[in-house]
Amino acid sequence: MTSTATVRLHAVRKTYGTGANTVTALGGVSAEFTRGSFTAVMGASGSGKSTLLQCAAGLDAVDSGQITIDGTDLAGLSEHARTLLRRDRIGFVFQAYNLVGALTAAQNTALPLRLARRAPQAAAVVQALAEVGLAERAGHYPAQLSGGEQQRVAIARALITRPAVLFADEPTGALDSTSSAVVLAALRRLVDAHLQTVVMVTHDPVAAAAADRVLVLADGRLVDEITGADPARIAARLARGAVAA
Ligand SMILES: Nc1ncnc2c1ncn2[C@@H]1O[C@H](COP(=O)(O)OP(=O)(O)OP(=O)(O)O)[C@@H](O)[C@H]1O
Repeated sequence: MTSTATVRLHAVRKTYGTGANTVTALGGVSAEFTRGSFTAVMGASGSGKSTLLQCAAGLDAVDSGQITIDGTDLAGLSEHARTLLRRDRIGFVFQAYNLVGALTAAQNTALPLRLARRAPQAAAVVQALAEVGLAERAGHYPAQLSGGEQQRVAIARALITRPAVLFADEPTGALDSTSSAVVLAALRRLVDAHLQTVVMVTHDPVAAAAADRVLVLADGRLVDEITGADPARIAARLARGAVAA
């Protein structure tokens, strides 16, 4: 395998618990995520999707195998260096937007820079909000924004450090189909216009169809890879996998 990928996993194993209670969440997963690619990760509940994201983001230690972000091997880093890499090179969005209610969209977006003790440039904050189509909402508070708008602020907040990769764990899970479509379009645009690398866990074949390819996990292993797919085909392939598993 070459190491030109933004994110590379090689033979990653992750177990939880000990003895008879051991659960193999990832049973030897290898995958590459190249710059400017949009990958959806799907699979049944408990198949290891969130674990894959947490490990790839360095939030959870692996038992064995290798993870590199932008060519840097996570295992070779001190705890402090890993924290800095997570802060500066990795963006994360979750199903819950986790915005601070007392702060405006702009202030929420700037938060990671403030936490890193870097002075947020107003232009950079507006730029991040503009990339998700919310420049004119910079002064609004979360309570004044729809769910889809709040999630797009969360994406802008994840982008403010210009991360190498944006991990999204069910970013549309709490949204109706209209808001989901807007959030997915924003992610798609980040990939197409800014070559952002995006890895998104989702249960929704419609959301997965916004990606360039779909990786399917079953029992902690990659069992399928679908490209250029429409939602119906993704759903059919998933159903077939579930029957086969
Ligand atoms: N902290 C933990 N301690 C013990 N077992 C865990 C822990 N986190 C995850 N697991 C187990 O690891 C396996 C994979 O979990 P994971 O959350 O990655 O699955 P998932 O595909 O994201 O599921 P879902 O779609 O339900 O969110 C599951 O069997 C789960 O019970």
